[in-house]
Amino acid sequence: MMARWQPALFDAQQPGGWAVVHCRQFFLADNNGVLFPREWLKKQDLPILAEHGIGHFDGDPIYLLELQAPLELPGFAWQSLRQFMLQGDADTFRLLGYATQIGTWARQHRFCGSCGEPMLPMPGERAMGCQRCEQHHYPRLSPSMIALVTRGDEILLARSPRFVTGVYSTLAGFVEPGESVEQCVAREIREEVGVEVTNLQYLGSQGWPFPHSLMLGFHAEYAGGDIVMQAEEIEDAQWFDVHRLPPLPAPRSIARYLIDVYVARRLGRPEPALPT
Ligand SMILES: NC(=O)C1=CN([C@@H]2O[C@H](COP(=O)(O)OP(=O)(O)OC[C@H]3O[C@@H](n4cnc5c(N)ncnc54)[C@H](O)[C@@H]3O)[C@@H](O)[C@H]2O)C=CC1
Ligand SMILES: [Mg+2]
Ligand SMILES: [Zn+2]
Repeated sequence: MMARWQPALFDAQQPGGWAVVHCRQFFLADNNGVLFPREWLKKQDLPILAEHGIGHFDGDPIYLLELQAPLELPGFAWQSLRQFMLQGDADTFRLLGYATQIGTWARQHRFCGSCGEPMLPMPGERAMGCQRCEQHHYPRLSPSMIALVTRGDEILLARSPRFVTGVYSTLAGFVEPGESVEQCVAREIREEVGVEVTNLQYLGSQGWPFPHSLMLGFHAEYAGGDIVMQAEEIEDAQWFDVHRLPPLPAPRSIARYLIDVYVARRLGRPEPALPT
């Protein structure tokens, strides 16, 4: 079955179509959802910073209006992307995940970082270009590793102070310049919980629009060391028995997938599908 949401590049000079309105990971919404007739929106005197053609939903062209500030409009509310991740349908979340990344990039690339000149969208590709120094700036992606560390029937989960109360998750962190993803896995796990790992197995990836991560998911086996938590980043870390797990991350996250795959393997149950 063809996905309802298909990213595409088209010129924002064309009239018509539908639009989502974004500001700092929030979307304008009413009882019918987040898509509004674009020409109607453009009559509402919104503080528009940037406008991009971003793709098709059920075949209709979709544009993104990036706002300077989340203007209050009677009868409308601002809903967070996180809310759509937790409760929305998969196609809408994919559309909004893409829109938020393009919107954030568009907001942060209005001027050239080298010379300060205003930049313009490049024809034919998703890039902002500087006329003076001919630099092209593409949407930013941050490769990040995420790994489930296991020891027989036990799995190592941790809490960041940013998590919802009670929830424990797998360890994650951003790849640094010059390192491989495998080196990043070993370094992040060592930094966050003081543990050494071995036998890395790559399980899959996930684009994660909070704000622009590309998650690379691994299973890793425990090789040594006692848990020593990193101050500030890790509030608690424990070995949990697969039969007695704490509250876990959202079903749509690759963190949850990594846990569910291992638990399924240990308990001889069918493995879940990678969330897309
Ligand atoms: N989809 C999923 O299942 C999960 C996704 N994640 C994502 O993984 C990413 C990394 O996880 P964290 O534990 O927060 O990272 P982390 O362990 O590297 O620490 C976060 C710190 O890294 C620094 N930082 C922020 N952005 C950065 C960047 N682009 N490059 C390098 N350093 C940066 C900041 O100081 C920040 O406080 C986050 O985007 C998070 O949303 C995390 C857990 C689950
Ligand atoms: Mg981390
Ligand atoms: Zn420039």
